[in-house]
Amino acid sequence: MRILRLAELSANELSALKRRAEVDIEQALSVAGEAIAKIRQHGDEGVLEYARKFDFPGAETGNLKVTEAEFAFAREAIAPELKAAIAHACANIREVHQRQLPEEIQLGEIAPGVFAGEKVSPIASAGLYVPRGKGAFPSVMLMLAVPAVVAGVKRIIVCTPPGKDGSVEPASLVAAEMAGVSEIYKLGGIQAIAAMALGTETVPKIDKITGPCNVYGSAAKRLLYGTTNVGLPAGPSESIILADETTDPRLAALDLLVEAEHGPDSAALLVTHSEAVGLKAAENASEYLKQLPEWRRQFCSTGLSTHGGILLTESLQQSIDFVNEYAPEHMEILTADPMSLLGAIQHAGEILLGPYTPIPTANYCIGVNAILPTGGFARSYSAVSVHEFLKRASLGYLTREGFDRLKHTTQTLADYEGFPAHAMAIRERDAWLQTRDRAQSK
Ligand SMILES: NC(=O)c1ccc[n+]([C@@H]2O[C@H](COP(=O)([O-])OP(=O)(O)OC[C@H]3O[C@@H](n4cnc5c(N)ncnc54)[C@H](O)[C@@H]3O)[C@@H](O)[C@H]2O)c1
Ligand SMILES: N[C@H](CO)Cc1c[nH]c[nH+]1
Ligand SMILES: [Zn+2]
Repeated sequence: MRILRLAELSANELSALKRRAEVDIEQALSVAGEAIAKIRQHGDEGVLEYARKFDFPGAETGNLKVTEAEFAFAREAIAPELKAAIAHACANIREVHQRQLPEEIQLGEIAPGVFAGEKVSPIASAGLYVPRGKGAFPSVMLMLAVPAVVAGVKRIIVCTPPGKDGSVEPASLVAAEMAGVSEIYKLGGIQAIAAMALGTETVPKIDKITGPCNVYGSAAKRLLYGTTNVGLPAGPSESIILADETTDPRLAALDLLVEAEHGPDSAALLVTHSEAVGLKAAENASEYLKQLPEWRRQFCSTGLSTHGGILLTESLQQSIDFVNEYAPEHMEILTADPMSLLGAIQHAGEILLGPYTPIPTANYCIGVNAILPTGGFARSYSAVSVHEFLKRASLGYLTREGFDRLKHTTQTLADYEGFPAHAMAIRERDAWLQTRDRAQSK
């Protein structure tokens, strides 16, 4: 467990800390570029080559799509308690995202005769990427499928990596069905992203792909930016636990390990100006680590000694300033009065308040979305929500009074910018209206 003192970090050390995992996307870009070129040229055959190589040796065009029999098997394969948990989480996620829905039409009079607003509509098709490499993610299935369905997207497909035998994780299938999504393809990584972005004989070309993925999927998204909308940058998991001298170090230690266990590239930090709490939490974390299985303990130990750890600051304000610079994917406020700090937190994908709101409750079932921007992108991207699957058209309406009110300004700006047809559309229309008025007044 690294213990860092913010005041003692060099500029390079600080920027390395904020850069998180050196996501070696460069290495992945070459394999992604090759795969995308093949899939662009050969469609399904290109997809199958990479699907067989990296996931499912028996992949064929005929078995890429999950069948009704596989859904039926999944329903029976999972324990009633797990099914009930997925249903409970799904209900809360649906409730939260339904509350996010905006009015379809908003039009207001901003000046006499001048009406302005917007028209909200769902995107036509969405491709949801549900990862499977280092974990099973029925929760991610819910976090992507529920808002897409609530938004009213007509065509929703899912790509998720299968096992070597071509099977798809059953709880994720049950979650998809509960969310209202049934078109699921057994594809992961680059081949999944490329198939959805480009379209093949089997996989439809999709208007927007969204969902967290590893460095390979991320490389494909980067190369296919512009071919389709590749959604928010959701990469390796990361978190900041913000503590003060009142924080129970055991809770801080427990919650520090949560996101650390996702992978060796996860970044989990405890940020506090209380050296006593920080050092005690480090001790507690070492004890709690012993309760994890070896592979998850390894993930935590690697991440907490390279990208994460305990960061000691000199004041609560300095801790808050660091949070805003770092812009974590997840953050917990475990200080004496979390609500009082809410206004000060400007950049985070998710803000959880107090000792009864540990990150896993939001990962799974508070109902807020857990697919969040990583890598500092919480400075400019939002958590997934119903808005991820909606778009807004500007809406304008002028009465004759409104036209008369705006015609001079419109023409002046068109003339200045050198757009004569823009100006002519106003000038000639105005002459036509004046002529019509005179004719009608006789
Ligand atoms: N930001 C979020 O909201 C969020 C949510 C959940 C998970 N995550 C993160 O998403 C990531 C998911 O990554 P993952 O690996 O578990 O699953 P993944 O599905 O992204 O990656 C597995 C795929 O990688 C491909 N692959 C593996 N090795 C390859 C190679 N050598 N060359 C080319 N392709 C290869 C395979 O096709 C496989 O299907 C994790 O880092 C996790 O922490 C983030
Ligand atoms: N913490 C992950 C996002 O970084 C979400 C998740 C799903 N399951 C467990 N955790
Ligand atoms: Zn998590």
